[in-house]
Amino acid sequence: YHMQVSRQDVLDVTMCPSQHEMPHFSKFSFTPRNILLKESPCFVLKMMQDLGFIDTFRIKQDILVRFILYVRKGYRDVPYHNWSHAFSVAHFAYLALKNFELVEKGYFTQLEALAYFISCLCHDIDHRGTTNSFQQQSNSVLASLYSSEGSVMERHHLSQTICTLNTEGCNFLESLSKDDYVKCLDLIKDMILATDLASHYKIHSRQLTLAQEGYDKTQPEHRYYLASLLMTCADLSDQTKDWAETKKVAQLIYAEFFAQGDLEKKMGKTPANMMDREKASIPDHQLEFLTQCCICIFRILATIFPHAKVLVDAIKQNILCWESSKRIFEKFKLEGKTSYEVLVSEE
Ligand SMILES: Cc1nc2ccc(C(=O)NCC(C)C)cc2n2c(-c3cc(OC(C)(C)C)ccc3Cl)nnc12
Ligand SMILES: [Mg+2]
Ligand SMILES: [Zn+2]
Repeated sequence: YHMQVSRQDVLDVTMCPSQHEMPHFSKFSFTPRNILLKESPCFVLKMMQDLGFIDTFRIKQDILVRFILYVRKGYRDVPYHNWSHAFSVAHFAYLALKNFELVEKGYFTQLEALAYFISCLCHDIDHRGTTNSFQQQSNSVLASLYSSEGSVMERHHLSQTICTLNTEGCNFLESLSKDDYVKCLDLIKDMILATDLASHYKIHSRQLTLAQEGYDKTQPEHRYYLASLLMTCADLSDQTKDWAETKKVAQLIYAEFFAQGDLEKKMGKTPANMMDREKASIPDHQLEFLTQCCICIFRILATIFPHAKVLVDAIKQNILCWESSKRIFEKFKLEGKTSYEVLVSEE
């Protein structure tokens, strides 16, 4: 359901601190989740201006602002997969474009850069806080729509993105040439579908070999895998920030996972351990996720972009913090506390 975005809403978006007052805004250590939510649409606009998209594609500001506000409205109030996740993922895209000089060095064309930034902003639109497998289990409407092709949620996020573009007064891409418009939507499709965990595992080994063989910008296959890798890195970028941030994000993720587990119990189903607030061991599960999934992805990124080494180091630091916090979790477990209670109480 789309409440109208008022003219005043569109005008309000032009007020937020300039980046000059926030010198570390374009550093990897910056934590976008600390930006005031009411100022976030304005920061999206500023990032797009700074990346040169407005000038290169002659984007009309009021149409772009309306699009951003509708995208924000398209996100639900769930613990993790909400607008602040979308904003932080888009901020990482901004950091990658600037710090790796993706366009300047020919890894991305300006159009691919625009598609990357917009895909990050829109990649989880209308997420319900439940996983793809939950869609199948619960025979949700989305499963009936998309389960034959897989990536159920991601296909829905893509469809919501297109619908938002087609909403009256929101299609800021209309100023693109016909070819660029078609190409941009094609890129957005590939990029949003790349954020499905399942499809990530399918292409992970291929990404590893091509990074080791030497990334070749002239090969379309290489460009596709780099775009997928950059989407996954952006989606996981919370894990490259400091420990305080990582702990806060874990609380949000498990609030969402356990809410799904509670729902599955009500449906008479047995949730996976990591979805069960009584059984989950958060430090162990996070260590597994960081060491088996997260750090591997950022290591591939660092083979292509040496600057990304700081991101791998940040994840290593968080792994150490989860290791040392394990003892605290074990101690409280003996006193009958669940690991979620420890996570949210631990200061
Ligand atoms: C801190 C952190 N822990 C996680 C622990 C487990 C899982 C998980 O999905 N386990 C599989 C089960 C559910 C079938 C994901 C986690 N996770 C993600 C994440 C990444 C995603 O997809 C990409 C980006 C492609 C990996 C998609 C969705 C999510 Cl929530 N983001 N942060 C996290
Ligand atoms: Mg997603
Ligand atoms: Zn996401």
